[in-house]
Amino acid sequence: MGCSASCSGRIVHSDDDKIKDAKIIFVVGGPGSGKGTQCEKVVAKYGYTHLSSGDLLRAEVASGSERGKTLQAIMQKGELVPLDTVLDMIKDAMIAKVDVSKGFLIDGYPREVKQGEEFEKKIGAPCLLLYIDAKGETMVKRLMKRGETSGRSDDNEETIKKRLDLYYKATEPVIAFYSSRGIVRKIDSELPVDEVFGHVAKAIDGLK
Ligand SMILES: Nc1ccn([C@H]2C[C@H](O)[C@@H](COP(=O)(O)OP(=O)(O)OP(=O)(O)O)O2)c(=O)n1
Ligand SMILES: Nc1nc2c(ncn2[C@@H]2O[C@H](COP(=O)(O)OP(=O)(O)O)[C@@H](O)[C@H]2O)c(=O)[nH]1
Ligand SMILES: [Mg+2]
Repeated sequence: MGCSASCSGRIVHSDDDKIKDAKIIFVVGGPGSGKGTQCEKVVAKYGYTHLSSGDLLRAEVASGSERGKTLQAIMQKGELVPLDTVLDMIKDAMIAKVDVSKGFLIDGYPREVKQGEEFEKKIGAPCLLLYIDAKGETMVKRLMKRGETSGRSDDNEETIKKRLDLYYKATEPVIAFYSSRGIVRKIDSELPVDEVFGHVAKAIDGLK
């Protein structure tokens, strides 16, 4: 849908147009790489809206809905939920915030190249992909620690291993896909949190 003139003669932009024109940053990295930690700091400094696809799914599970029950079973196994489900949730959340948002951090998405392609068809193109990179053993260590307090049913050794395998198989190709467009900034997430953030901030400051 394009713009349409309202009765006052003002141009009215549809929700689709507004989110298409928003600043969109994808935050991609393995489970436990530190995506959520860095996104929180970006929100504090830049006022972007943080949308974690995993958090949106967990909110649906917490609601106790039938759909939530299906999602819970998939996430418990460390698998990916159907593409349309996540995409619709992200789109609704973006529309709800677009009028007050300086930009969007889409955390934990895309998980596979197809998710990225569909996002661009239904929503718009990212201007930056932050690739939060940590070693496999680091991610496992962080998640086992997080599991002591997170209450997340997927923060256990068996599911962590499956999430990591799926990350290497399905998500890493996403990085190659966007690298060819020149929008990927690789961030070394083995450093202390504040140093990692220094590099994240530099990448964001580089945006026009
Ligand atoms: N686009 C997405 C995002 C998430 N999920 C599912 C699979 C994940 O295992 C689960 C939890 O997502 P998170 O992003 O919260 O999980 P991660 O552990 O991979 O990321 P993190 O721990 O880094 O927040 O939700 C999915 O299928 N598709
Ligand atoms: N040492 C260290 N720990 C981190 C860093 N970033 C995140 N963590 C910890 O690693 C765990 C996973 O981080 P989180 O942000 O949830 O990662 P996500 O799974 O990628 O969203 C958390 O317990 C964090 O406290 C970092 O840069 N250094
Ligand atoms: Mg997270």
